[in-house]
Amino acid sequence: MNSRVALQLAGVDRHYGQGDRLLTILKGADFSLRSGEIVALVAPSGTGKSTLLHIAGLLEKPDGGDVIVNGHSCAQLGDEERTAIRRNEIGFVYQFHHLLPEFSALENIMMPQLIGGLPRSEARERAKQLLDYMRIGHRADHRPSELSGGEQQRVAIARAVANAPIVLLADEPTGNLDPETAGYVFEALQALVRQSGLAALIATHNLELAGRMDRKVTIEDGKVRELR
Ligand SMILES: Nc1ncnc2c1ncn2[C@@H]1O[C@H](COP(=O)(O)OP(=O)(O)OP(=O)(O)O)[C@@H](O)[C@H]1O
Repeated sequence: MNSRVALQLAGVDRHYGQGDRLLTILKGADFSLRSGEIVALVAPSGTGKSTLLHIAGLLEKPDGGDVIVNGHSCAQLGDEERTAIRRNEIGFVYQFHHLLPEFSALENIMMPQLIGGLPRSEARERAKQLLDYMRIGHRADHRPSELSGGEQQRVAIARAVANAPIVLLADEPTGNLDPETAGYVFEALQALVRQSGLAALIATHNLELAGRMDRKVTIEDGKVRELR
């Protein structure tokens, strides 16, 4: 594969607590994610999937090592620069949609684009396209509470890619959905990744979905390991 590396973790350390309560989660963890690939992160509960995603998404700082996003080394950057890279290059999807309840589906997707400085008309147009692409164009004016779980997650995915990031990180995006709904939400996500050339890392407990991704990795002894 000769696509470019969109995201790299280099020698990442992360621990919580100290003394006899020291918990080492990541220790010299290396990982690369290339544009156009979807990678499953599969590991038992409590091994550090969310920690790894938060570090990769610049939501949390590692104790050591570097996160390189689209060629930008982030180890020495301040909070403002990290926030700018996160906004421009990274999309994040959570297990629970985290949509803003008082805004419509369309407005939720417009929001990151408006924050990024895009004119309202352009943000609206792209939000509409994304909703259509996710096959929920007819729900544009509905608020999150008026949508089903699968529809809410499709809006959350559309919002995550609204700013055309190069990396999509998802923490159990189908974790609270029934298997059939999980399947079609995953298909929508997969189609979006294929169409846009995004790089996606998706934590999941769903082994059937993990098996449909390009490769699988796990966390073992604080390191990221390839699963066969
Ligand atoms: N802020 C924190 N302070 C102390 N310990 C923490 C903190 N955040 C996470 N941990 C611990 O680090 C470990 C890894 O947590 P993390 O949430 O990354 O695991 P996970 O693999 O995503 O788990 P799950 O599949 O259950 O969501 C857990 O044992 C957790 O208790």
